Amino acid sequence: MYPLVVAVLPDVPEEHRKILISQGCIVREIEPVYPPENQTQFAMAYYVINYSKLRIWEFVEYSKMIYLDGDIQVFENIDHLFDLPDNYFYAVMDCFCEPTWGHTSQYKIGYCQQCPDKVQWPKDFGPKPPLYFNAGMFVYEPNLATYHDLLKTLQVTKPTSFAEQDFLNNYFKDKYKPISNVYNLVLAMLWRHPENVELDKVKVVHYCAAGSKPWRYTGKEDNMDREDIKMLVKKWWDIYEDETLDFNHPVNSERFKMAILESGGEIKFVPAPSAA
Ligand SMILES: O=c1ccn([C@@H]2O[C@H](COP(=O)(O)OP(=O)(O)O)[C@@H](O)[C@H]2O)c(=O)[nH]1
Ligand SMILES: OC[C@H]1O[C@H](O[C@@H]2[C@@H](O)[C@H](O)[C@@H](O)[C@H](O)[C@@H]2O)[C@H](O)[C@@H](O)[C@H]1O
Ligand SMILES: [Mn+2]
Repeated sequence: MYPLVVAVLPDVPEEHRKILISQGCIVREIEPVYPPENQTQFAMAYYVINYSKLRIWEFVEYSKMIYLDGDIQVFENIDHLFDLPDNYFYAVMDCFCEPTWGHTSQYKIGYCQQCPDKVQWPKDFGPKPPLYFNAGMFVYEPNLATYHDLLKTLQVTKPTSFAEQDFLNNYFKDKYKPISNVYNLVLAMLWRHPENVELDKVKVVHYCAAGSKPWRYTGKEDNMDREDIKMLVKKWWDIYEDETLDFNHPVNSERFKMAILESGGEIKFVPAPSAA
């Protein structure tokens, strides 16, 4: 049994924090992290706030964590990822085919790591880009030395269009190990690389495609009228509205007690006072 730690920026209202705590979450306030002064046009203007994700390396009361974006829903148990060997950075490979990648040479020549043989990487373009992960979900090990080095390195790194995702890809390029996309289905894969997706095996869905955020879904944006998108948005709402999944629902106190007994009476985490 693992805790759900929710990192909140200062703008998250007290009311929302109370709901998270009532659902059994451990709420940790983090301060924003900003990149050095820059003229970068981020793929999305708000990406500048996403560097704040780096604060989670400071959560050293946990030896290994699975990071999940707030627009990710876990539909099946993924606890086994905690048993992956230490000292690597595990994440799912991204796709370069969405217009958000329009500024990159990959996009311009139609190259994508999801189908590396479709368009050859031109020799005169230099080395093929290293495998690139989506930073919406990853398995990592909090560590203070890494944390301080990340912040120090950030201050001397020119920001680029995918903000902290580009930064993390560069920082962990020698430790990155791709894992199956069942652990982070980037929705664009459904129309860009359907041959790489087995939807009935997907455990984690990442609602990152434009217009796919379930809480503000209208169905109007490109691809949002697809049957699989409508099914996944409904799946999100079904979980959100299922009261039997509420932490304090009677059926769950039984489940929680059983889980503790099954794990030999010990819970695999002891929330220490905030390390911050
Ligand atoms: O104002 C914000 C914007 C983003 N985020 C966090 O940063 C993550 C990455 O942003 P987003 O998921 O919107 O990026 P996408 O995956 O859609 O590109 C979000 O999931 C949130 O967890 C946040 O805490 N506050
Ligand atoms: O700040 C950069 C963000 O970059 C990533 O989102 C992108 C990426 O997946 C593109 O490939 C998609 O085309 C795009 O839709 C999507 O928003 C991460 O999901 C997010 O956590 C965050 O790191
Ligand atoms: Mn996201």
